Amino acid sequence: MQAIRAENLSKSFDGRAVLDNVSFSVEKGEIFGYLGPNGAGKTTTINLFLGLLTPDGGTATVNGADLGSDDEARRRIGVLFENNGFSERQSAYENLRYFANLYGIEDPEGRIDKLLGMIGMSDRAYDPVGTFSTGMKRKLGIARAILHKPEVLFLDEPSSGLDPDAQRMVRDLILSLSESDQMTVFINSHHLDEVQRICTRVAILARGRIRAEDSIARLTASGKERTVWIAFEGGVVPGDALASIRSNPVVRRADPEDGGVTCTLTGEGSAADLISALVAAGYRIEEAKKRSANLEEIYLRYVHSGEEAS
Ligand SMILES: Nc1ncnc2c1ncn2[C@@H]1O[C@H](COP(=O)(O)OP(=O)(O)OP(=O)(O)O)[C@@H](O)[C@H]1O
Repeated sequence: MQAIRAENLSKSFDGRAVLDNVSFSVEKGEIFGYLGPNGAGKTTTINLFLGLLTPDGGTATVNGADLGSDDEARRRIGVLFENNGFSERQSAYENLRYFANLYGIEDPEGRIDKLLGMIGMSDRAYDPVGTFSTGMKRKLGIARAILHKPEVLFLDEPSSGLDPDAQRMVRDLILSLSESDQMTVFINSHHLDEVQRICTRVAILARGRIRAEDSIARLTASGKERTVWIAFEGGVVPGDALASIRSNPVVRRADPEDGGVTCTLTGEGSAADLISALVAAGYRIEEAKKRSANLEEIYLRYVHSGEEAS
């Protein structure tokens, strides 16, 4: 069953098209990553789903409903924006209590205690939010977003500004929500590493259009033809080999990795072309293996080349 669906969604600001016939869908229970460069229109898309903006064309529905006009459907979703809207003077508990009252939650004390325990903040329950770190506020923001047990959760940049420990905690929290409550999670993010770890599927938005929409496994496998790892004799990369690889026209990017060099190819030449050129230049190659691309390589390819996939 589809939990989230955009169909031919278009939106312009001041005559400038931000979204141009954007279509994608998210199945119930999926953790979906919505990727794109700064200003691509990711937050605009969330605002259209939430009914905070009106589309110029097309539809944006959640559980089949238009949240702009369906209050009941709106109660079944949760949202985390970068700015959480907490009162800094009030405690974590008081803030959550305020939102629990707003939602008319049964047994608010029990629910708040449970959530504070889940985010590891029971011991700070009565401290003012103004004394919390960015990571603590973010976790509290997620607690607020799931207070009323929503079916669908929208997270706008859940990890921005967080240190690696806090990022991990947020990631684990999202995974546990998806596993235990079958929550559908829609994540806007620039953290491709994080997206690769937790999302089942992604869409890549660039220049107003969806450039790719697929499972991460399929997208990265599709990059296999274009990524090759090359190791040199003795397991050491000769001093000038990296520069030589990078200057080869079939190579878009080359980085040292695992004692060799991982090369992403442009698509206008093959791994065999690159290896032949290196051998001709006198380098002694011990091993060469095709590799699945990582999400960052795939992302950069679609964002920069405008290639389509679905
Ligand atoms: N209310 C608005 N009025 C005018 N322009 C807007 C409005 N909201 C967004 N925009 C413009 O639409 C474009 C997309 O903005 P949006 O915030 O959706 O991008 P984003 O993909 O979320 O970017 P980022 O990754 O930087 O957060 C930007 O050029 C932005 O300036």
